[in-house]
Amino acid sequence: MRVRVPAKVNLQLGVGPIREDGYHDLVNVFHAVSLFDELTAEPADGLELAVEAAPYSRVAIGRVPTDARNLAARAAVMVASRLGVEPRVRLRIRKAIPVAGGMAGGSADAAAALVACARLWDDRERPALARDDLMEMGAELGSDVPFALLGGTAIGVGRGERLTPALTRGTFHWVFATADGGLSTPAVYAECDRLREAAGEGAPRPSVAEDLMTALATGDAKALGAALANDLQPAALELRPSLARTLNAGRDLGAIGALVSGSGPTCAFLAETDEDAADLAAALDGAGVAEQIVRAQGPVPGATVL
Ligand SMILES: C[C@@](CO)(OP(=O)(O)O)[C@H](O)COP(=O)(O)OP(=O)(O)OC[C@H]1O[C@@H](n2ccc(N)nc2=O)[C@H](O)[C@@H]1O
Ligand SMILES: Nc1ncnc2c1ncn2[C@@H]1O[C@H](COP(=O)(O)OP(=O)(O)O)[C@@H](O)[C@H]1O
Repeated sequence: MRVRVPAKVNLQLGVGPIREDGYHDLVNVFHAVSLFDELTAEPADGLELAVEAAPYSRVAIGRVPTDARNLAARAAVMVASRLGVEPRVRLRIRKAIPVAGGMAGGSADAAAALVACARLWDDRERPALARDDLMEMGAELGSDVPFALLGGTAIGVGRGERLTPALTRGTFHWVFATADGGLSTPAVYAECDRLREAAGEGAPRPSVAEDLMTALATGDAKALGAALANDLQPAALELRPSLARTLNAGRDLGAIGALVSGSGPTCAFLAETDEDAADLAAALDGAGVAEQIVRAQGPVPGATVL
């Protein structure tokens, strides 16, 4: 069983008040892009897990846990327990999505493992697990996991796990600048709260940006670039000040939109055409402001069996 699963960039990340359970209420517009992890699952004597870097990628696989903490392993255990079988599976993850980069690589691997293990262990004639069951298990594993199953472009509310697909037209061309070392998602949310408190600002109730939705529906890349917004960006910049230089370099070199992806530290740049993206990627590479420059297009489908 081989499953391919995409990274995401957040086109709008509106962070609302902190809830009693410690999570923030969000308006999270997810967009899946063509930077993929691949997971294979095959029968084994017990639960085994191996992680390797995809060819040409510089992902820091040393920072990915290979024990029961790995989100893909947790997903496999969850599927097994739901089906009442033993989690006897060898999972191999080939990573291209940056680790702790704000592109939801761990969530992607969890989504891939849910799909692969359900296929491996479920009764082909009368499957016990429907798509909705996988979405529900995904939400339990992490706020971003349901989107990695769905893919495309979607609006997430609640913790980001309650999804509605968004209407889009055409293809958008992205350039991503990865950074050495990740940023911890809880630390970035905490810094966002701290900055708001220090400024004496309450948390706003986020709402979906209409200009963003129109840009997506009409396939207007320039308008999309202007509408990109991330409430976690000031916090990510506070924790990693060098990202300001990366963002400015991308803007100066012609990006029509620039923002930190989710909790960062990956920076995302939008270009108008594929050719513009190639030029921007080459120029950013030369500027030496990133660990690696990666091009990708969106939207693409979520976790897919190959
Ligand atoms: C910020 C975002 C944007 O899509 O992704 P990344 O940039 O990390 O990939 C997400 O909200 C991350 O989602 P995910 O990484 O699945 O988070 P979870 O495992 O559910 O939660 C990890 C921690 O993030 C914080 N968290 C997460 C989601 C949310 N709505 N409010 C929060 O405050 C909490 O501190 C929580 O304990
Ligand atoms: N399969 C996995 N791939 C990457 N990281 C994982 C995985 N499983 C658990 N983790 C842990 O989750 C943390 C966040 O990883 P990741 O999902 O890549 O980042 P982000 O939340 O910024 O998108 C990592 O630092 C790592 O400790």
